[in-house]
Amino acid sequence: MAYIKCQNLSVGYAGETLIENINFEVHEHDYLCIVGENGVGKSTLMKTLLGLVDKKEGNVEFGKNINRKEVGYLPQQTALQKDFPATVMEVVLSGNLSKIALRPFYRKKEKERALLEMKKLKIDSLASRSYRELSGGQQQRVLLARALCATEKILFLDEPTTGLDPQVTKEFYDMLKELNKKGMAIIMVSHDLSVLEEATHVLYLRKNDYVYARKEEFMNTYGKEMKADVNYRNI
Ligand SMILES: Nc1ncnc2c1ncn2[C@@H]1O[C@H](COP(=O)(O)OP(=O)(O)OP(=O)(O)O)[C@@H](O)[C@H]1O
Repeated sequence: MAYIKCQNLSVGYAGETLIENINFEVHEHDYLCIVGENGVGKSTLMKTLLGLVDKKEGNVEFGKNINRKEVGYLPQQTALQKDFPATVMEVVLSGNLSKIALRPFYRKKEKERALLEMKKLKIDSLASRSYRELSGGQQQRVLLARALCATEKILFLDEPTTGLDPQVTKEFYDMLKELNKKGMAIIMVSHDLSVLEEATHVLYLRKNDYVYARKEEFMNTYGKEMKADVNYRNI
């Protein structure tokens, strides 16, 4: 059973439809990369899947095997978020917010989960450090640990390696690969074509058009075209 099934989905904002009639599914173990030129609507699609932006038409269906709250999300970072005045532990713990609803405190098991995710990503020694004093790579690990507190099944990431150097980017992708091997479904918006190495599926958004295919099939048919796209020429 699919974790997420999109049927004839159209996304956009008031007065503007960005993408029309998309159909695709995401299953356990899938690693879906969403690519396409700047402004085509990649982030908007991701936010629509997450219910943060209203869909225009069609359906986004979550399978019975997944709760809408069991979703980890690592959004595109803004300059303001990079300067967030909180400790690493506080940022990671906030990944539990969708579960605790109106309860104004975290339970022991949520604190244990936060520590476990930090240990897995080797950032537990940073727990009491100020988030805004960390390097870009450390901040992304913290945000990944935060997202992992929310889910064991599906992770959404929006351009998670922007601004990171190649080595840190590789380490970040390796962490995602490990999670994906264990079954975590990954949906990632990216401008970095190297990420396609690990992808199982590609959703290539173009103006008034899209392609959704298994990675191998996609690369055989559309790989050259995408590499010729002005946005990807320098990668
Ligand atoms: N809240 C909003 N209200 C209205 N229009 C918006 C809103 N957010 C984004 N847009 C517009 O929707 C279009 C698609 O934006 P989106 O961020 O989804 O594109 P993207 O493909 O993720 O781009 P990039 O690769 O540059 O991150 C853009 O023209 C953008 O200006």
